Amino acid sequence: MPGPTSPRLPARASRDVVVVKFGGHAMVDEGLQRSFAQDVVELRRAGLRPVVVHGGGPQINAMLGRLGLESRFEAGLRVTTPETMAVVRMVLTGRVQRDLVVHINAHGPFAVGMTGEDAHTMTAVRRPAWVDGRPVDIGLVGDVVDVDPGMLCLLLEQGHIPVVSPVARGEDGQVYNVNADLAASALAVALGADRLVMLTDVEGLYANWPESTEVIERLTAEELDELLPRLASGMVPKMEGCLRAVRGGVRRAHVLDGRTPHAVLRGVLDGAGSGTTVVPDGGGDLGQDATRPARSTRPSRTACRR
Ligand SMILES: Nc1ncnc2c1ncn2[C@@H]1O[C@H](COP(=O)(O)OP(=O)(O)O)[C@@H](O)[C@H]1O
Ligand SMILES: CC(=O)N[C@@H](CCC(=O)OP(=O)(O)O)C(=O)O
Repeated sequence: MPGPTSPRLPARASRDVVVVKFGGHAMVDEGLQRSFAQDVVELRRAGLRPVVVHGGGPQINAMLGRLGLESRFEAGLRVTTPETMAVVRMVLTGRVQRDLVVHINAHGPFAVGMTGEDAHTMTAVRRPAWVDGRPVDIGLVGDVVDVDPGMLCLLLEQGHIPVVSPVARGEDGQVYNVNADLAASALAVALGADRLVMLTDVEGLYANWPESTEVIERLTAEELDELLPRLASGMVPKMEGCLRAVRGGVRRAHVLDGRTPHAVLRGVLDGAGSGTTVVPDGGGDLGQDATRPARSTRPSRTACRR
């Protein structure tokens, strides 16, 4: 089911890397942004290496509205004209990313903002989309086909926290708008991350949304693959990202309620996060949880050196 994404697989897994996607809906509240920043710094203190990928859908919608431009989505993805792309890039990298960097750096000189364009970190091709079995043109929406994790590794090796905007270069010279969930997933696979954590504005994946809000707590990749065609709106790229991640070697993908303060810490360090967890077929390696607080020394088995 996953599309053409085939980021280079890491030679070895970075079992201390955690990719955290902070959704635009979860970050509308200033207090939540602050508690998110605190959590990310706490993960670093605990010996983990967080990489933040941020969204910004509502913030882009607001700016498009102010400029009198249309916001339209097909299959959960923004229809992106060249005019829209200029606004997407400006809002994501010029505002949302900057705000997060400031919040994280209130705790120390940790965060470095970048986009997928920098150092060819993410290369994308135009993503085809279908609605009701028919192809639709969604414009400059990209699907990540290659990740060069070199710059992320350099930053992680220096103890930094990369904050990545989901904008990618195309080999055709275009700049592509990548859904942030799919960008986070591609980076998690390329880095050989232990976990992918998606923070959103619901408690997790609801079994029968919008009729009920009963959360599906755990899904195998196979179960999710089967469910995916029946999902709607924002959950389509989110759950597709989770599926690609666990199929690409990430041990766990979590969808957590980002409206709850300190959702990241509770989910990753305490293991008390509720939400939805996607595991590889067969349940994955349950024996070792590498995202428990760090031992002082670790065997060198990472894609990025320590
Ligand atoms: N099965 C489902 N379970 C939960 N939420 C769903 C489901 N299907 C669609 N949604 C919608 O998906 C939204 C989350 O996706 P999205 O708006 O893209 O958030 P984010 O900005 O965090 O990426 C929810 O607010 C909800 O309206
Ligand atoms: C192609 C596409 O849809 N890109 C998204 C990128 C931002 C994003 O994904 O933000 P959230 O995580 O807040 O939804 C957009 O333009 O809204």
